[in-house]
Order: sequence, then C-alpha cells, then structure tokens
Amino acid sequence: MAHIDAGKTTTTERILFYTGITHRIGEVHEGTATMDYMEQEQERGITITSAATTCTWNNIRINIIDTPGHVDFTAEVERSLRVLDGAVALFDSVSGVQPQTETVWRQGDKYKVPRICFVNKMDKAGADFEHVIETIRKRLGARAVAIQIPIGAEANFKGVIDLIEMRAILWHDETMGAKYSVEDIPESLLKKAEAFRMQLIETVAENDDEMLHKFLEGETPTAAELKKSLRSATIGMKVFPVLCGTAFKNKGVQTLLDAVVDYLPSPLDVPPVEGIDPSDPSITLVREAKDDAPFSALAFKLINDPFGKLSFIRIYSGGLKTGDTIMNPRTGKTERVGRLVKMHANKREDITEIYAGDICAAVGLKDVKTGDTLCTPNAPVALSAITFPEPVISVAIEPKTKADQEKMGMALARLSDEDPTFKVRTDEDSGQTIISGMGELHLEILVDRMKREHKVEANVGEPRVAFRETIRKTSEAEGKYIRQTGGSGNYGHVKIRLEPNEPGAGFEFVNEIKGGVVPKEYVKPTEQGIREALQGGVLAGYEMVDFKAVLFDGSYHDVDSNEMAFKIAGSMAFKEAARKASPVLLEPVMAVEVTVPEEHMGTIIGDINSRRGRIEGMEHSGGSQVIKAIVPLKEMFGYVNEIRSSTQGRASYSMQFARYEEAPRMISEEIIGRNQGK
Ligand SMILES: Nc1nc2c(ncn2[C@@H]2O[C@H](COP(=O)(O)OP(=O)(O)OP(=O)(O)O)[C@@H](O)[C@H]2O)c(=O)[nH]1
Repeated sequence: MAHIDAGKTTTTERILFYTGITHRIGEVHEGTATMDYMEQEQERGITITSAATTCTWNNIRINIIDTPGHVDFTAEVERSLRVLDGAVALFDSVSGVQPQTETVWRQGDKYKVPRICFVNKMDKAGADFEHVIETIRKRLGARAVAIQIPIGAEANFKGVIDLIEMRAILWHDETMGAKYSVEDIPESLLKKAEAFRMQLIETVAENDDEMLHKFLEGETPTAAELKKSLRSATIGMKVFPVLCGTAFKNKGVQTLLDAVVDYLPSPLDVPPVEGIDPSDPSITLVREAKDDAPFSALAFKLINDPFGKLSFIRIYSGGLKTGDTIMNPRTGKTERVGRLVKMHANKREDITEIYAGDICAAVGLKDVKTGDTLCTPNAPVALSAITFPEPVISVAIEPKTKADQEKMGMALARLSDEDPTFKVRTDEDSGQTIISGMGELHLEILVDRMKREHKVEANVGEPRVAFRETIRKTSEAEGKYIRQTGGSGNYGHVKIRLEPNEPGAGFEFVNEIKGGVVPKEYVKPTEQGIREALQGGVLAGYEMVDFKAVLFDGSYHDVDSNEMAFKIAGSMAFKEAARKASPVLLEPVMAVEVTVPEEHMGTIIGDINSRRGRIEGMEHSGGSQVIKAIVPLKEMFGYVNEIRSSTQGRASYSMQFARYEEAPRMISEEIIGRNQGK
C-alpha cells in the first residue's frame, strides 16, 4: 500500500522474479507489468484494480495483493486490507509520507493490519532515508524504527546494512539483483550502524520486559532474540520496522521478503475472526484459523470476465474442496462450488482444495456480492462486511445508438457489481442514466471499460458534484393514502417525526407504534416508502441523509389496508415532514495538498481562495512549500489544467474527499434553481 507512484507494482514485479514466478521482469513504464494486466493500466502506467498473486519465499507461502495508489480507487485498498494479515507500506525516498499514504495508513489502523515500511527509490536524487522515517513518525504518529540503513545514496546506492545481523548486503547489478554478497560493514559506516542498532534495541525493549532487563544490564541481545522481540512488537502494531532499497534498480527486494516472513503475522498469529450468528445477531461466534474448524470465508472482490464470474475469497477457518456446498448467510441460500483457482494476476491455476488463511477465487458462484460471507451450511456465521466510501461525483450518460440501450444497462450493472463505489441510477425527472463514482478518473475508466469490454459507445455529460440533502429541525407530518377504486379499497395512514442526526449517520428508522395502531406487517412497507422517497430529497433531487424517521402513530382499515397503501402514505408523510424541517443542501469538500516552489505560492493561495477554499496549513518540504487546504469539490473541476498553466507545470497536487458540509446560500440557490428549472 502507498501513495500513487511509490513503486508498489515495480516492487511486486521484482518479487515475482526473485521467487521464480516469472522469468523476466515486467516494467510499469513499458506496459509489461504482470500485475497491471488491464489495458488501461498498461497505457496509463497506474494500477486501477488490485491484482492478487501467490509466491513462496523460504518455504512460506505469501499471498500478495498489489493495490492502486490513486485516491479514486481507494475502495480497492479498503477491501484488500480487510482480508490481509499484514502490509508493506511503500514510501518515496524523497517525498516520504504523502497525502494518500496517510489515507491508506489510517485504513491499515482501522483493520488492525501490522505493517512494515519500505523506503523505495533510494537511487533518486535527493533520497533521504532518515527524513522519511521522520515523516512516518511525525505525520503518521507511528513508532517507526530502522532495521536497515542504506549504503550510499542516489546514483551511488549500493545496498543496505542489516542492523539485526550487523552485516552489509550488496546487490550485483549484472544479475538484475538476483545475486548479492554478504560482507562486513564498511569501516566508515560502523559507528552509524551501531548507533542505529542501539536505537532499535531501545525501541524493542520498550515493549519487552526481558529485553529491557538485558538492556539495563548492559547486555547485547543476539540477532535471534532481537528478531523474536521485534516480531511480536510488529504483530502487536507497537513498532513498524523500516527497510530501504530501490525496486527499479533491483536492490533491497529479497531482504524485504525476508522481513515479510520474519515480522509480519501468519494467519495463526492474528486473533481468530469474529462474526455473528445469522439467525440471532446478538450471538457472537469465533472462528479459529484451523483446518478442522467449520468453513468460513469472506468474498472481497468480484470480477466478471468472459469465462464467468470470479469471486475472490479469503478463508478464515476450515477448508473448502471443489464439489462442497456452501451457504451465503445474506441470502440464506446454498450453492455448490464447481471450480477453485489460484490467481496469478490474470492467469489462473486450478486447485481442488484450500485451507484456513489462504486466498483463492471461486468460479461461477451466482448470488455473491462483495463483502458476503460464505460458510458451511451446518455452522452458519456472518463475518463483518467491508465498508466502502460513498461516491461524490456523477455524470449523465446515454448510449450513442438506441440499440445500445439494453447493452449499456447490462454493462453498467456488471461494472457496479464488481465495484461497490460505482453506482448507477435513473433520474426520476429526466429519465437519464446517472453514474456516480469517486472522481473524474474513476468514471472515465469505467466509461472506457464499458466501451472496450462491453462494446457500448456512450455520450457522457459534464461531471457533476453528488450533493446531498439533510434537515436542521425536527418536524412531524401525516401521510394518508385512502382511495376507493372499483371494488377493492386502499387505506394507509401514518404519522412520522423527522429528527436531525449526526453527520455520517445516514438514515435511521425508528418504530414507536404502540397498541398496534399500525399493524406490524405495515411497518416495513412504511419504512420502504420513506427510503424510496429520501433518494430524491425535497430540495434539488439529492439523497437526504443524516436523519431519523420515527413512526409514532397512524391507523388502518380491516379490509382496505395493504402494503402498497402504507408505502405511499410513508412516502407522502416523509415529503411533507422534510419540507417543514428546514432542509439544506450539503456539498462534498475535499482535502487538497499542493506542493509548489516558493515563487508560485502567492498564485496558488490566491487561486484556492477564489475557489471558496480555506488554507489549513503550510509546511516546508525539500525546497518546496506544501499548502494544505479544504476546497469544495464543485470548484475543483479542471484544477489540473489551471495549476499546470499558472505554475508552468512546477506544482503538483492531490486531493481526497474530506466530508460533506452545508453549501453556502448562493450555491444552494443556484443548484436548487438549476435542478427545479430543468
Ligand atoms: N528511480 C526509481 N524509480 C522507480 C523505482 N520504483 C519504481 N519506480 C518508477 O516509478 C513509477 C511508478 O512505479 P509503480 O510501480 O507503477 O508505482 P505504484 O506505486 O505501483 O503506482 P500506482 O499503482 O499507480 O499507485 C514507474 O515509472 C517506475 O518505473 C525506484 O526504485 N527508483
């Protein structure tokens, strides 16, 4: 995991080469990387979809997921971290911690994933290993400690000093780094190495009483003792070991693999997974990572390809064989597993069985969604799902020809099936198809995939911000749907109260009906009616969020009441109550970081202000200024061109979603006017 371009794919390609999976190194910039197999990835030199592969190092099987760094594909990182036991965080040797590094690091914290750090690109001009460690400590607040130090830097970077074994490792360029020699530490670096080793021992001793005792007694721990202690501190996420190298120049990768084996947990080192009993959510179930435990797995990724649907699964407990029947607690249905494959990027190898701790893909499972648990029907369990961010940007899309209409619907459905941050809906008023995603690049790639993989040409509108609506006041309203059509009648009658809720709370439904004034069977339909109505809001057609709807009263008719009538009554009550509850428009605001040479600072700050931005901080970093600001997404369209021309291409920026904020009145009026006028 890392910020974009830190070298994740380049490092993974070396791993595949040194572990004997490939016989030639694939390069990102030549479009030949094994892991970036999608056409768009090869053309653009970026990772878009996380690819899984497997290799073996020192007789240990390692499943690797190479994740994208671009913020638009953050869901790929989220789902990968949910199922991995450990991660390698990569850093650029010059820039250190970058904005997206912070995001993926926090995701790692959220899923409690132990990490080791690899400072890549040590061959680059300006490489500064110690500065990077400083930024990890300062910006990520992580207890980072060097377990290597570099020998040479920039063009002269030759290898590393291993601070555990106190030896020098030098890579042989002519073998593409496949061979290296182990030597004594050069005299000139000995003092520095000793000082760094002392720091390492101190850090480890803080978390290990035995080690602390030895340290205070003035004893030097052996390499084996140090390793053991560091392993447990790393697995406990108390310490993050830092290594260095240059993947592109083939140095430091084998020692990184050694560290993966030495310090990152095996499936047995992490706490057993917990889930709930699908038939009684108040019961917590624990599943040990044992082969003879009941089978449980999590589907974390789906891919539709010409050969069928692939469901990537991580097995948490028990084993699975082809021919076994599994159950999906979300649907309650069972399915037979026809085929299992090990994935090597886009190549697959058939297997017949798989066990706890491993990752593979099941071919052809029908009713699986991302985040579903699969388990044995005799001992059902539902593991906690994966959370995904909500899309913030949308565009209208229409097929170029009438004939493509149906094909487009199918293509979009398939793509959104694979990608939980890609949503498709039909605008009620205009009848247009609206697709939403995480950013301009995300939507551009999806439209491109629709064209290439599904052969549908489409016209795409201007990107628009996905606004939201919420309420500021509590209000009550009544919804009555009473009609007599021919013989049978309709009778639905409810009273509801809307209450504002915390930002991020979404929608919550509360049933306060007493004495059966609204019979049980009509409560769900009422909720359904509110849920459907809130999709279109009451101001400008945007989803209403962060509120509670409380159903507290109503009435029914013995003969005429039915589900449909209560659904309509719920929807009517919602619309009226929402209009009375001081509805406001919310807009997504972004955290923007611009890195710019001193002389262009004034221009950038002026420009951010004119985009309704707020400067939140400035920092000096390696001869440039880093400006941090909060800017509404609406004002950021086209920023990439603006910044290029105003600084002659000398500034760079990144942005990511921060939160939803109430839109200022002028903007609100503009959007409401536009959407009502259409
Ligand atoms: N100088 C130098 N360049 C490197 C090194 N490692 C990777 N690169 C280059 O940096 C660029 C980005 O490398 P990638 O491996 O695609 O980076 P990534 O982190 O996988 O990128 P995304 O997946 O798109 O986020 C490529 O042009 C690589 O050749 C290195 O050690 N030194």
